[in-house]
Amino acid sequence: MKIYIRDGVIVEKGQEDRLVDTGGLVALPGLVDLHTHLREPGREDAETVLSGSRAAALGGFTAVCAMANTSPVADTAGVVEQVYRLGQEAGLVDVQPIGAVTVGLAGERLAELGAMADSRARVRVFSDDGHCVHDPRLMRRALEYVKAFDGVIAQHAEEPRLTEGAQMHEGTESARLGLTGWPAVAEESIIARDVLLAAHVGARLHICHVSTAGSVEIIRQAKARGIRVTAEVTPHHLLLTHELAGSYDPVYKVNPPLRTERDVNALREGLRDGTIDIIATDHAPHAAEDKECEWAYARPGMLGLETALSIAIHVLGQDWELIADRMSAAPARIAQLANHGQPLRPGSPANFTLVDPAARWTVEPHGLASLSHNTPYAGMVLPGRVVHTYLRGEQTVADGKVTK
Ligand SMILES: NC(=O)N[C@@H](CC(=O)O)C(=O)O
Ligand SMILES: [Zn+2]
Ligand SMILES: [Zn+2]
Repeated sequence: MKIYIRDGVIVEKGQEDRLVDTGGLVALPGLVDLHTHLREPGREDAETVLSGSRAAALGGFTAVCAMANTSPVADTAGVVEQVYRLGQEAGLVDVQPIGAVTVGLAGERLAELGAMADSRARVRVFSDDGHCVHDPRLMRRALEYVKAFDGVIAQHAEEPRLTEGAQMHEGTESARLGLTGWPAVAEESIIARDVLLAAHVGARLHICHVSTAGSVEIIRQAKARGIRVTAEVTPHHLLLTHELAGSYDPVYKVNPPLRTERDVNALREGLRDGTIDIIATDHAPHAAEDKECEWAYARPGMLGLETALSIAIHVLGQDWELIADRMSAAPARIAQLANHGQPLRPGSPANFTLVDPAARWTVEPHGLASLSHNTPYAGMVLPGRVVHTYLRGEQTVADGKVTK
């Protein structure tokens, strides 16, 4: 297949100023991540906008949405504009800042949602991710506020009173290991409440990192009733299970926690039937001092950008149409990123990635572009490799190497 490009846009044959021959590679629209932690400002030792952009481009992404739990928190126009500008300067993927729902993620007062929406960063997705917006009145107000510009609240669904001191999934393994459990109902009760609030307000709700079979069922029913809810699942919740905590290796500590095989199967089924709209990485880099310590003290979270596509291929098979929808078109739609997630045809921005489906590679934590090394896939041999990535016709990855 040949892709004809002019001024960063895909054009008809004969109108191009450059030509990309895909050879034997699979061409996918540039992947879009709705849930990325870049750690800048504040923890540039763990990740920066530039290092995270490199990891994203290498993973086949052309756009990532940067979560607001930075330091300072992205709860003002000033901070989201700074993150946006750093992304443009890095020039490897479009970095779309997510704004905080509440000031300082403290869950007490609404942040300046309108000012962030009107800023140069044009924020449309708001989230207190890392924390749940657990006050129902505040959640209602936030939904009402973003409805005006068809924005969306992305909820980290975790009833805090049910997860105090929680270390892992509450079940057979937590009982065996003697660790405090994070019960499925802590997630499900918030999702159930929030789909009802979204229905009441008539606003858009997005559920971050869905991890349980019960959550899938609630979202399925809400969608059947016409409620405007979308949902994401992470690569790790599609593959890994709670027994891994038995190793006491904090690389497997994550929020929400790894669940059971039954949950994994329900998440896969939900992703296939569209109950779960997208795969989002929840790329959560952590410095060695915060991760290579005792389980109870380790921060939750794992890397995801450079391995997401391979895990998707591993879990879903080479179903390119499904992968393009769940990892590009649908997340771009949810985030209102009009220049991403478009099919590769004349008129679309030339944002795409070329993948060698036959290649296999071994995950090397220190071989990744991220400044942190907390990948749960170390030593695993994964299918599918990103060879080239293009952002608006400019090559960001060439022969598996980032160009900047
Ligand atoms: N997923 C995690 O375990 N951690 C995330 C926060 C979050 O996504 O809740 C982080 O910022 O490190
Ligand atoms: Zn979260
Ligand atoms: Zn997150």
